[in-house]
Amino acid sequence: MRREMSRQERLRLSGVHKSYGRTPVLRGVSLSVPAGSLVGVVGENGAGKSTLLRIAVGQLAPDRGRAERAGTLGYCPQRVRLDEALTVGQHLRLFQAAYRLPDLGRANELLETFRFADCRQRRTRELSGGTRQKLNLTLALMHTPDLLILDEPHQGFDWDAYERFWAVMEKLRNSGCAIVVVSHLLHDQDRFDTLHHLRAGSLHPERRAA
Ligand SMILES: Nc1ncnc2c1ncn2[C@@H]1O[C@H](COP(=O)(O)OP(=O)(O)OP(=O)(O)O)[C@@H](O)[C@H]1O
Repeated sequence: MRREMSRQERLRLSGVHKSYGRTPVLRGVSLSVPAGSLVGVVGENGAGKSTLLRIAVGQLAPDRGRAERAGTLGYCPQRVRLDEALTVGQHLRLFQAAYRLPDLGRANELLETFRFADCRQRRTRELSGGTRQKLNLTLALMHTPDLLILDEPHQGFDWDAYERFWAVMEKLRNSGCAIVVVSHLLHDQDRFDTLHHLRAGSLHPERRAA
């Protein structure tokens, strides 16, 4: 019998399978992410990390198994999907409407934190790779979601932006947000409460919180 999600859980993956054509990528992945936790997923190129996250956010359907979520969702995909013709400010207003936010208070705070408030009037096609990624991240965070799913969220960041990113993550986790981060960086691994390695289509716990 299927167990209901507990009140603490924000994400639960149960026995998730996914193949592309005849090639199996995920072979029974299960993961539970409670509120107030910071979970890392690592794995080699092509291991299926992005596939797993796309199933977790509901963008892709699993062949078998379930993905359940609770609360509001923020998702930062691996490839930045911005409208090249719009400015940073226009993106913020578009997402403000989509999220039905009364104001841009939190978004403005994030622009200051990631030090790109001076780019507000610039069109996205003129932005550097790191700044585009800061906008991508801001769009995922500006509604203060209950569950945050991030696919290599700090690609292109300089060291200062990288440190600021982790400070924001810690603050969010401490305020009850459930966070899943896919990362390639070895030195990220101590930042997580729990770390999972995606290998041969399933998740292997590497470390548990003390
Ligand atoms: N839409 C698709 N159609 C067919 N095959 C796909 C599709 N998307 C991904 N794949 C394949 O599935 C496998 C897993 O891809 P995925 O992008 O999930 O891996 P990843 O672990 O995120 O890789 P990376 O670390 O390089 O970002 C790869 O072999 C990839 O080529």
